[in-house]
Amino acid sequence: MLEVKALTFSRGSQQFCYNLRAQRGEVVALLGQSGCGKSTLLAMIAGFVKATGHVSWNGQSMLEQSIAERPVSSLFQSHNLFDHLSIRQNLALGLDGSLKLNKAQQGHLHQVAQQLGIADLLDRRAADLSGGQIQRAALARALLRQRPILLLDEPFSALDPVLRYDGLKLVQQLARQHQLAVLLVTHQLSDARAIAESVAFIDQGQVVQQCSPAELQTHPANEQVAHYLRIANESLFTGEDGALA
Ligand SMILES: Nc1ncnc2c1ncn2[C@@H]1O[C@H](COP(=O)(O)OP(=O)(O)OP(=O)(O)O)[C@@H](O)[C@H]1O
Repeated sequence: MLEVKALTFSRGSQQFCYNLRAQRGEVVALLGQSGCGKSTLLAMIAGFVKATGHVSWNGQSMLEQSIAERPVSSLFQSHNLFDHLSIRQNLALGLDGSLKLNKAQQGHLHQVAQQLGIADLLDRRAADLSGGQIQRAALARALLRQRPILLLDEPFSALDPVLRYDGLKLVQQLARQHQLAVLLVTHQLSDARAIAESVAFIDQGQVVQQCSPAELQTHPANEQVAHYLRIANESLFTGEDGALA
């Protein structure tokens, strides 16, 4: 289990202090208004910013571990694949910087590529793929690292609704199959409803509520959460006939 307790970081006058839990095999959606500190929480867990307090995986503290040592892999909206390299080379880079994979690594790469439906794209250049194919490749690269905590920061937000839904369902399937603890930053309440066992609502650098998506809906912790849900649910931007208001 990923356990975050009073994990604290200060930037200027802003303070971030988080409490959160994520079990193996479960997706936790991070919701909250823009600028509330969702990405900052991921950066603190990954070790990109230096925090104090407590963050552990299966009881072992990660705080003193370097970024490379932490049991974490991440995928952000900007996928950082190299355009001029093939997908195979991009994935191999996740395993070995020299691109020299042994037989077992090559087999593993192929197996993950097959599971994500990109096995027939391995010899194409990243520059020649569509957005959805690229995000699948980036997800494959993150999975190849075989880390039990997967941090996803709006990885599919630039995709069309069908591809986004497919990507999210794939994440849920992978979390269950590989017993990953997944933290998913999203601006869409519907994403949380579709795949998350648990939702952490963040406001001003704190998790103000962590519960099931259904409980968030029925028992919002405060007026801030209730207001966010009202807006997310009501689709304020459309008139009764579905046209833009
Ligand atoms: N590198 C940085 N330097 C200074 N301030 C930053 C930096 N990164 C983020 N912030 C500030 O920290 C706060 C939290 O930012 P963060 O990116 O974590 O929010 P978020 O909830 O992920 O936002 P969004 O939903 O818009 O992506 C914001 O006020 C932001 O302006």
